[in-house]
Amino acid sequence: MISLNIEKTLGFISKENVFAYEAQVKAAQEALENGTGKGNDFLGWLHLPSSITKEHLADLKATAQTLRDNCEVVVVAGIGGSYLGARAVIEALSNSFTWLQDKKTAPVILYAGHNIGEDYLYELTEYLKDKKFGVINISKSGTTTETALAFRLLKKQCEDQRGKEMAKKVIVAITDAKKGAARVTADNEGYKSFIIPDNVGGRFSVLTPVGLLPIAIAGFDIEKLVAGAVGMEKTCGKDVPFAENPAAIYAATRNELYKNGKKIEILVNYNPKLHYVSEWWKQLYGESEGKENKGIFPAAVDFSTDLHSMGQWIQEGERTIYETVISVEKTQHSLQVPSDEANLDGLNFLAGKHVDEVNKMAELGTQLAHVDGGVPNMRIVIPALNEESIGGLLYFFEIACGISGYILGVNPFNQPGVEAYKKNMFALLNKPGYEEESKAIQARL
Ligand SMILES: O=P(O)(O)OC[C@H]1O[C@H](O)[C@H](O)[C@@H](O)[C@@H]1O
Repeated sequence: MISLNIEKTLGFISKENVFAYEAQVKAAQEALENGTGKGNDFLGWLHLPSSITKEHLADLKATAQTLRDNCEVVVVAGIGGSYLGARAVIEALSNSFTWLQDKKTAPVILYAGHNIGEDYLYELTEYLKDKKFGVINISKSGTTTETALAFRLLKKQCEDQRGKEMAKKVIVAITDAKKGAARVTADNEGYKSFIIPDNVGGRFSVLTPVGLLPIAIAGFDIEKLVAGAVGMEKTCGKDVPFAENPAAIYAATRNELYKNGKKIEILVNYNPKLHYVSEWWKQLYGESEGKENKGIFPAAVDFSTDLHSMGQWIQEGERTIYETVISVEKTQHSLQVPSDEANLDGLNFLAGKHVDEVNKMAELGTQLAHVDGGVPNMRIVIPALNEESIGGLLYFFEIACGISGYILGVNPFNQPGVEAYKKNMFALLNKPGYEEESKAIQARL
């Protein structure tokens, strides 16, 4: 369960005006349910959690086991929605130093295909030279350049190092049922493959094999993750009254803040393990709402780290921001501040306190300071960093995003703007079929 508190936005906007969105929220929920809104061919995520079968999870777990049995390292090749969800969950649930531990209980998960860094790819392939590694090639379109390029390198290396037969066992494809180069390669090579449903867009695909397979390989309980999302599907269902539906309130509040000049939402965490949840959230909201020259700009900070860098701007910069804080109620481990006889650092007033008590006071103190500085604050509380909470949080953000996008009046399920850079890049690289564009772009240089 998660809870949402908007009290600290109410000095800036009124509760009355937030609740005035009730009818718009209802209309958005109905458009989502009935498939009558913009982008209605991409609503497969809406009831995805409750439609996941035991058989599907068993199939994923069996494949995960094959990779766990045969690999020290698994490289997840994907970009955007084809990697951020897996990384968000894995980093939220993993020990922060897992790759440095000698005794590993699961393969180390590494990522590729999310950049075109020559040094990054060189160093990755160097590291993998003496490793038993596997690859998950994830791409909905099956044609994304970044991912395809990394996969070309990794496939060859895996086959060279481990032989064709073993490579076939430890390379898995997650892609479209029929279209795209990744599908053709998987079918030709005989890789185990999973399908990304047509009606689930990349940024909403974390609960498909795109997220579930890497998460299972990393050793986390995908049944509990899905159960958390199923719970949230109910909590945020269309028939839950507006005042009790956290997704409805979140969507309404952010739209009201936006209307009042708050153009930037900063997602705040107080736990470094949530960094990639923020990255996932940025794609979800950025690609869904940033179009037709409108949309809140989704930004993120990790506190208290960034209080020592971005804290100044947030406290006293242009007043066009608001914050949404993700607060984790309970830590997984316990660590108390020791007492020190000399007390040279003057920290004995903290002796005996749990580190998290200090963190929570940093959180509270920051919230009050930022509100005083003119920054409306929302607070989302999750019980702990475990599968259930994270599964719930991800679905909460998805459903709220669908509602929020419809309130804004855009199609939250397309991303036409992403194509512009690709077209130029292909023209500059003289990709066959881009002859006209190549000529035109050369003339501009
Ligand atoms: O899964 P893929 O087809 O490779 O796409 C990966 C990502 O890149 C695209 O350009 C889109 O902007 C994203 O929405 C998508 O998640």
